[in-house]
This record gives sequence, structure tokens and C-alpha cells, in this order.
Amino acid sequence: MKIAVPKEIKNHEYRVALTPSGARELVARGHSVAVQSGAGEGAGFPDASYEAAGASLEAKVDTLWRDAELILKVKEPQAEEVARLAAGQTLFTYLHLAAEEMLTRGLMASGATCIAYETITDRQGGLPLLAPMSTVAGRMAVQAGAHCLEKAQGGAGVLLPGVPGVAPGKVAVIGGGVVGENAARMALGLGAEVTVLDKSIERLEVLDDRYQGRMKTVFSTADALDQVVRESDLIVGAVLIPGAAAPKLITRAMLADMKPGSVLVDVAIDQGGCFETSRATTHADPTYIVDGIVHYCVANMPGAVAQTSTLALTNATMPFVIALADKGWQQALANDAHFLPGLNVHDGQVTYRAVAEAFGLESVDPTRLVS
Ligand SMILES: NC(=O)C1=CN([C@@H]2O[C@H](COP(=O)(O)OP(=O)(O)OC[C@H]3O[C@@H](n4cnc5c(N)ncnc54)[C@H](O)[C@@H]3O)[C@@H](O)[C@H]2O)C=CC1
Ligand SMILES: CC(=O)C(=O)O
Ligand SMILES: [Mg+2]
Repeated sequence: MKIAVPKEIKNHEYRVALTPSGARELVARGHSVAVQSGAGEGAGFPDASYEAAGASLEAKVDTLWRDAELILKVKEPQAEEVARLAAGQTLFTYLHLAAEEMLTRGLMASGATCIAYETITDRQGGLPLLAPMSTVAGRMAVQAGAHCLEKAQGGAGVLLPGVPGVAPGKVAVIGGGVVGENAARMALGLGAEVTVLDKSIERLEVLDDRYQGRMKTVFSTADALDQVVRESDLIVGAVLIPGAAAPKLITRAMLADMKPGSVLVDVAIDQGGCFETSRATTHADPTYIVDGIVHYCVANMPGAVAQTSTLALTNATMPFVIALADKGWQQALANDAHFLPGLNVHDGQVTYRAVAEAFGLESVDPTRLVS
């Protein structure tokens, strides 16, 4: 199969969808791999390392896209990439469509087959291609939040660990999944006072057991949210309903109850964000202030630590890339019930129900397309 790896073009996105080691595996299986010149540079993989692995380099982005059967990316296609996508091509990347109607309609209009990393499942009920980047983003969320608490960023001037004789800051994490656990773990490591809220008792049990009471676990209700809003210095938004738009759990009115200069880090922003006042920001300009509250809402946080993130992401994506390349999308999805929910758009139709519901569209059951 002809596989293409474009250079990512989202703001400060330095990850790449395939490492030289991955290229070597695909070439050994008889596939041709074309990598856009410079695509791996930001993640620490120079062009020469892809050539040494048997890939070819392509400087012309139009040629790269036009000749591809399978396109491997990291972030959702930007407008100029959607325009390049054509019927008969398969795109494998993060999509987060429920947050972006224009993108959804653009992919439908392209006629291509679009498979999302973030809706592929595993036997344990997890999201194995989201988890590595959620681990990264969760760990970064507290780093980012601690920085935002500094006065120069508009923050209250609170040092999360405190100092002898001064109490530590309070961190609340809403959603105790992969992002949430990793954020909570970092905040604990810094010495902050940590509370995790979740709707899933099972998740709260896991966290309680794993951290032996060092973090508070709270069932997430409107009352519980009111309380953490009043008390916290930093709140991390980390909820997810797979494939769907995130619920808005902190409204603008609730900001009035927060301490001035406290911080909201909305990691769930890629699914639209879980705070009413969230809007996506970039690494170039990551924060803004609403009603005295600092907001950090970067939708591609792991792109900033591209070396770590590229390795972690491609470790997880590679088996699926190999299946797509060896078997084609139909057979690869037909053979794997956990790969199948990755299909979001095919030939003008939305195939993931939560995405269709977000925009009042019809959805097609993906099993009908692969059997
Ligand atoms: N901004 C960025 O750069 C990145 C964003 N993300 C995003 O972070 C979000 C979280 O991802 P994961 O932790 O992997 O998901 P996850 O599925 O592991 O965890 C989500 C948790 O939210 C809980 N939840 C759902 N609704 C809730 C509610 N109303 N109240 C409280 N808890 C609720 C679930 O029970 C679950 O434990 C996703 O939107 C994901 O796409 C992930 C990586 C990078
Ligand atoms: C998951 C996601 O949005 C990212 O890694 O950028
Ligand atoms: Mg986006």
C-alpha cells in the first residue's frame, strides 16, 4: 500500500505519525512509505533517518497527498488538508469530530474513509490510542496550571506545594480517567491538596485504592462542583464521554464563586471543553482571562513534548497501522471489533453515533460497511 506521512501543520504541533522504526516495519512488509521532508524533525527524527529506514522523502505536499492510499497524521486535518483529501483514501489520525461541525462536514464532502484514534476501544473498556496522549496531557496539565497561578500570567500568586508554615494550594480534577489520574498524581507529587471528582464509583474506587487516601475522591454532583469551585486554586477539566461533545460542568455564573486569579485547565477542550467559558487556544497563546479566572485550553498539549509523545503515540498506533496497510480498511476493521468503532466517516456518511447526534445527522452502523 502507498502510505503518506505529512508534516503536521497545527500551531506548534511537532509530533509525527510514524517513526523511522515504524517506517522500517512497513517497508519490510512490502509497503511504500513517503514522508514529507521535515515531518519528523520536531520530534527528533531527521529526514535521513527515514531514508535509512527505506522510506522516500517528498518535498511537495500536493504530490504526497495525491499519491497516497493511506494517510497517517496526528492532529485533526486543518482546512487545507481537508481540501487535499479525496474519495478512495483512508485517513488515520485524531479527529475529535463532535467538537467540530465544519470539519465533520468537510470530511463527509471529501468522500474519504476517516478513522479516528480516539474512538478505538480495547477489551478493558479503555481507549488505547487516546490513553498515551491523555497520560502526557494529564501530566502536563498541572505543570501548565502551576505556571498560570503565577502573578505574571494573571494568576493569584499561589505556589501549589506551599512552604513550611504556609498551606499548599488546592487542586481539583474533574474526571478521574487517564488524564485525571495523571494530573492528580502530578499534583500530589508537588505536595498540593488534591480532590478528584468522577461520576464513576468504580473509577473512584480504583483511585482510592491506588493512592491510599492521599487524594480525596468525591462523587461528582452539582453540589460537589459548587464546593470545589469555591475552594480550589486550580481545576483541571478531564471528563470524557467517548466520541461525544464534553458536558459543560462549570458555567460562567460559577466563575463568580471562584477565588480571583484561580486557574481552569480544560484538557477536554479537544471534545469542545467542559467549562462554559472555554475556547480552544494554542501553544503560541495558551491562556486568556474571563471574570478574573485564568483559562488554559490548548487542544494539542502533547505536541509541546513531541519527542516523548511521538514515541508513546506510535507505540500504540503501530499495530493498527500495520493492519490497515496489510489488509485495507474494510478487512482490518471487520477482523477487529475494537478497531471498528474507530471509523467515524466513510464515503460521505457519519459512522459514529455520538458525532452524528452532535450535529443532527443520520449515522450509519459501521458493521454494515465492512461485512
Ligand atoms: N488537550 C489535549 O491536548 C488532550 C486532550 N485529551 C482529552 O482529555 C479528555 C479526557 O480523556 P481521558 O482521561 O483519556 O478519558 P477517560 O475516558 O480515561 O476519562 C474520562 C473520565 O471522565 C468521567 N466522566 C464522564 N462524565 C463525567 C461527569 N459529568 N462528571 C465527572 N466525571 C465524568 C468518566 O467516568 C471517566 O472516568 C478527552 O476529551 C481527551 O480527548 C487527551 C489528550 C490530550
Ligand atoms: C488527544 C489529542 O488531542 C492530542 O494528543 O493532541
Ligand atoms: Mg481541534
